[in-house]
Amino acid sequence: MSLMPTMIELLARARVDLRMGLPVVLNGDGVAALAIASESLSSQRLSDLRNLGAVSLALTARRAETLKALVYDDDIARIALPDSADLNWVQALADPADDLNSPMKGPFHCLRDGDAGLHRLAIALVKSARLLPAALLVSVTDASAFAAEHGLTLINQSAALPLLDQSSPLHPVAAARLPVEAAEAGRLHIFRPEDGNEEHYAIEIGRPDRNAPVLVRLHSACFTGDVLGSLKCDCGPQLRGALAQMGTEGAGVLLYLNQEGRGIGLANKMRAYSLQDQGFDTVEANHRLGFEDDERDFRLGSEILRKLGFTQVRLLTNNPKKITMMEQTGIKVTERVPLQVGENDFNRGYLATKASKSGHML
Ligand SMILES: Nc1nc2c(ncn2[C@@H]2O[C@H](COP(=O)(O)OP(=O)(O)OP(=O)(O)O)[C@@H](O)[C@H]2O)c(=O)[nH]1
Ligand SMILES: [Zn+2]
Repeated sequence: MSLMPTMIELLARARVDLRMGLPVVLNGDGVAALAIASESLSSQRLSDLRNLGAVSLALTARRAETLKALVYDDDIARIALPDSADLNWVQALADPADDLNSPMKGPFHCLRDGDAGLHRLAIALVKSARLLPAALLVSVTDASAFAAEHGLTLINQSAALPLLDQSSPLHPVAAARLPVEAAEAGRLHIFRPEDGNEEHYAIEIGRPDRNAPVLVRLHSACFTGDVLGSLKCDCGPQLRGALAQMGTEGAGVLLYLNQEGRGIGLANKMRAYSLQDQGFDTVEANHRLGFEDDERDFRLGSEILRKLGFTQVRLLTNNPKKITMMEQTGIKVTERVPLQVGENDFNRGYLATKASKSGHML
């Protein structure tokens, strides 16, 4: 018997550590580093890090593009922390909120020697913790000894990378009857991933035939649209429209994936909205924050469908990527059912950007 945590458990712990402003120890192939999220960094921890050696800042190439910092490692930029850099300097590089007021942040000393693997791992970790994609790193010699001495979480690069890249198995936790406005015959199922991340839901309307294509909506959480009735997007009307159609047909499944803000989390989505207030569109705002346009993992949707016994769907969507992903993960899309509802004066530009930049069908 071993009570040692598995790498999945250590990754869950690392996400909490990073959100709390604690460093984690990364162990690579012949290299090791201490990594801490820029967003939750304190002045004290910054000076502790400096005492250990030369500190570098890991950013995504997307963020580096806005900052005009040189990228030598495809998707990752590494910037040496100047002696004069304080907490504000780090946060201004990580967070674009003030970019327009102080556009000239460089010149930067961008690192090109050595391997960027641990920087890439640090970015993947802070992204999975739903923080801004920026982290500080400082080399350490013996990762295991350092982690043990300081009581820090130790993450092994080769074991962690495949786990961060794949979607975690989901397991049904509970289900119960839930009559809703759209249909009295509703049933809500809760699914919990093994990796300790957020749970996802399936609302089953009626008792759909498992041997025929089922009407499905793959919905991503949108607190602002779903709950508050925000006019900036079309999520609320899409959610209610999909349920109404399922109610009318007497059968369907709505998957509610907790991937708020196209997978960047609500805090980062509000940062994106703040950039949109400055004039950037929905895609540009994500890029300036250092994210890709869409950070969601739609594989979760296929897995839930399979767990519920479905293999064929009529998919309510305007997003071709959802169709491709379903097909790639073994769910047959027999029909695309358009879902165009809720256009208004506030979201017209957002919908046009999704059509022109993200390939949405009109
Ligand atoms: N980052 C970011 N996320 C947004 C913004 N507006 C809405 N969202 C999120 O975008 C997602 C919209 O989800 P969906 O309606 O499932 O996705 P879709 O890709 O538009 O596809 P279909 O509606 O199926 O055509 C939700 O997670 C929202 O929170 C935005 O401006 N920035
Ligand atoms: Zn929305």
